[in-house]
Amino acid sequence: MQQLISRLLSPPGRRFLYSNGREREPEPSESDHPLVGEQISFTRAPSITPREDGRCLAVFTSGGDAQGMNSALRAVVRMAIFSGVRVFAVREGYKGLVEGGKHIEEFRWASVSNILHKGGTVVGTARCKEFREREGRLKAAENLVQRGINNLVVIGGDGSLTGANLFKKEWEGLLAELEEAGRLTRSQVEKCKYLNIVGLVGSIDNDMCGTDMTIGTDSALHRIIEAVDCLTSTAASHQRSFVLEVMGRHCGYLALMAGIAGCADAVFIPERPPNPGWEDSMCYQIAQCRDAGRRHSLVIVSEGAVDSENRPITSEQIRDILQAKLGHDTRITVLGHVQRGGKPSAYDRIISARMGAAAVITLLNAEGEIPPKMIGVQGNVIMQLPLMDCVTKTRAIDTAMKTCEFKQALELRGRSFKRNMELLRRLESCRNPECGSEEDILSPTPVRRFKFAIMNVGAPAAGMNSCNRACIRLLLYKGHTVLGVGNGFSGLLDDDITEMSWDSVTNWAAEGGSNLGTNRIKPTAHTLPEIAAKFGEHHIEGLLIVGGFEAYHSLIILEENRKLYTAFRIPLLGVAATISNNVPGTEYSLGCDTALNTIVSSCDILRQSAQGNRKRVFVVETMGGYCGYLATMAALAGGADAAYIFEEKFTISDIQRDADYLVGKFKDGLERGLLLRNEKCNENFTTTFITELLSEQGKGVFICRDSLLGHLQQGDAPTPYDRILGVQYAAHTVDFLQKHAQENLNSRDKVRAENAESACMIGLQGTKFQAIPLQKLAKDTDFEHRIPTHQWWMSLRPLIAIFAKHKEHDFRGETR
Ligand SMILES: Nc1ncnc2c1ncn2[C@@H]1O[C@H](COP(=O)(O)OP(=O)(O)OP(=O)(O)O)[C@@H](O)[C@H]1O
Ligand SMILES: O=P(O)(O)OC[C@H]1O[C@](O)(CO)[C@@H](O)[C@@H]1O
Ligand SMILES: [Mg+2]
Repeated sequence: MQQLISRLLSPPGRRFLYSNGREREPEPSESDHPLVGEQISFTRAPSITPREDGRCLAVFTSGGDAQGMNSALRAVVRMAIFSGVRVFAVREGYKGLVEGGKHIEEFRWASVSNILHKGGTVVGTARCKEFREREGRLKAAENLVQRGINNLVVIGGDGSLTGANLFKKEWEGLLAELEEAGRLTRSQVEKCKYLNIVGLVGSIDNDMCGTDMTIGTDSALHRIIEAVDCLTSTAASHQRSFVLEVMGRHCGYLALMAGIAGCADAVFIPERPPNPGWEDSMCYQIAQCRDAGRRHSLVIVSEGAVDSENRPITSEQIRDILQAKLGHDTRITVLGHVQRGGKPSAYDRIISARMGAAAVITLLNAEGEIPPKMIGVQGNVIMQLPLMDCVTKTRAIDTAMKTCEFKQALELRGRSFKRNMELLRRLESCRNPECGSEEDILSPTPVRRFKFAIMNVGAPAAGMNSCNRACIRLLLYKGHTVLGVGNGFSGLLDDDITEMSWDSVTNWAAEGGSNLGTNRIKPTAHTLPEIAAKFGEHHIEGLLIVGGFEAYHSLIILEENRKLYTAFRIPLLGVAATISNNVPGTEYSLGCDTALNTIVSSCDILRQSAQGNRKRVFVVETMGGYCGYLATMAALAGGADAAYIFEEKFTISDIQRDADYLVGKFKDGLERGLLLRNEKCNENFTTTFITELLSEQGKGVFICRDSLLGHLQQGDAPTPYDRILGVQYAAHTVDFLQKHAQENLNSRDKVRAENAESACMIGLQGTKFQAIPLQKLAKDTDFEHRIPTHQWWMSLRPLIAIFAKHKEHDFRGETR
């Protein structure tokens, strides 16, 4: 046990670990929030001693509910039990703490079974007046100490975390008072003489400083974008305008991101009050889009939106303006609590699980009393931060907004918020060039105009269209010509080439797959001369390929042949778009979030089918080629018992052991099992083989069935994340293509790019988008298996086993 925990938990300290345990220097903080934090990693690192000192902890949810709270609760409970710590769940938030009794219940492993996929919080939440009073907190302290609890995990918003902080501050005084009144004994007080607290931010608003995302935000965005898609079709049918009001309290994050993902014509958020006269500019912008052929208009307004004098901007006001000034038939949709409902998205389940585990790690690592901590996520990294610094900074934003210091408020929201706002502004200002004046089009970047080509290569992936669309429009806006190449390299050779116009990509963002057309064909020695000739014939001065591993590999081939063909001496750029997430240079490729959500929804359906005492184990085969990303993440988000992947060796005895363990679990009352198997994890241990083996081993105990999700995994409409990522990639792509075309103009005004920096993939690493030279990426690529040699998500794998209650010997973890 000790060895295993050591492997999983790293101690506090500014340690930055790669997933293989290699230590690296902390990078100069690109963190959005300059709050000093410590990384919590689940990698091999020297660490804590498992606690067998009678330490108990309690966990509860408080404030407004948020999707993903159940996943956090499950993670806290299971990580605690796994680590030998008793864990209590408090029902109804602070109300339960104050009332005690049956509200505080010791939880077992099974207490959090079958909750991962549920919205809201199964232990209830409340806003509790009594806890705001000292008397209430006195009762709460009494209830905790009587049960020997002095470690708290609070899952809630800023209010809940502030309350927890105050509780901690008062703890000593409260205990002294309780002892004096004879309500607690000396030894009880002695055992719980300090209170350690860790907060997880559960709120759809994403309004807390210190973390890039709060639990529930991604799911709320799913609800909003589902609504946008629904409104779009009815609005376009009637040529109507819609005002969509979204939640977020005083934070504009939901409206901002929904605006980018949902291609809104205008967005109003609290942090960016529009300039006086905004009514006319909004109408102008909307009218231009209508003139360009758009059949509907969409304005997204945050519930907290204000004008420059801090007066609310309401949905009704916007509707009336659109009706009066433009004569539009305009309707309002207020989404309200729908946004807080429904199933948690895959991202919310995973992030909550990681945060929940990190909260327990933080409490177990504590030697004595520690200052209150908050667990946040920055980029892909789980961080432990000083709780009150985060709360104080968050409160400072409210103050700044109250006093109309909007610039300051925006500054405090952090870099990524600001970057997304700049992106929105860029999209908003990018009007249809056919409508805008010449000056409008060219003023932002006075570069020579170029002719760029864009194509998709590889299998279709959600988000490709969003990226293609944004890229085409941003390039057109800058005055460039864009050639859309249909069906990849074969289309190029067949002259399937169209000059793209503004309205040729209308409504693309909401569509999955590739509207340009895509296939896996790469350039070969045979086709290279023809490809070069086509580049020359069409005067292509820069190429963007949006696609999977084949896209990456094709670009490498083109770059390698720059020596032979001048036509390839142009900026060559790739954007990773594949459900497999196996392209080097980026942590997330377009499409993998949509695929993951599709797989996880399928797992939820299978779970339901196994319900009702049907005693089923499902073996679900996922795509991904040799890359185990989808299987691993789906196992985490779907609550699977194991995930077989290529990157982590496994043998027949591992499968055998999983079978035995499942038999044991079913005998203990489990009703269903779930195993994920990546399609190429092992050529002999096929899905059928594993299913049959389990069927044999489980005879009389459970029935085993396989489920091959196949191409369903390519998903339907892209998730908000894939749409947004597509636009973010596009913005960086446009900058790259322009820059490298311009920089590599020779004296005869010809683009002649020959340096390694002009042939790149754009990748997302942490919170940063970077163009990484293909030559550099090639060194870290396993070309045989078409995967990067380092994959960040591998370090999350032990969590699957922990949450699935494997015994210690069941942990594999030997990587290839
Ligand atoms: N200053 C405080 N002192 C003591 N308790 C507090 C304080 N602020 C909040 N709480 C407790 O936390 C509960 C939840 O707080 P609040 O209603 O502000 O929601 P929240 O946690 O900020 O979540 P959200 O804003 O996302 O709904 C309150 O009802 C109260 O019991
Ligand atoms: O659920 P209630 O109490 O109506 O609160 C609604 C508020 O809670 C949130 O949903 C979460 O903080 C806000 O977006 C919204 O303003
Ligand atoms: Mg709050």
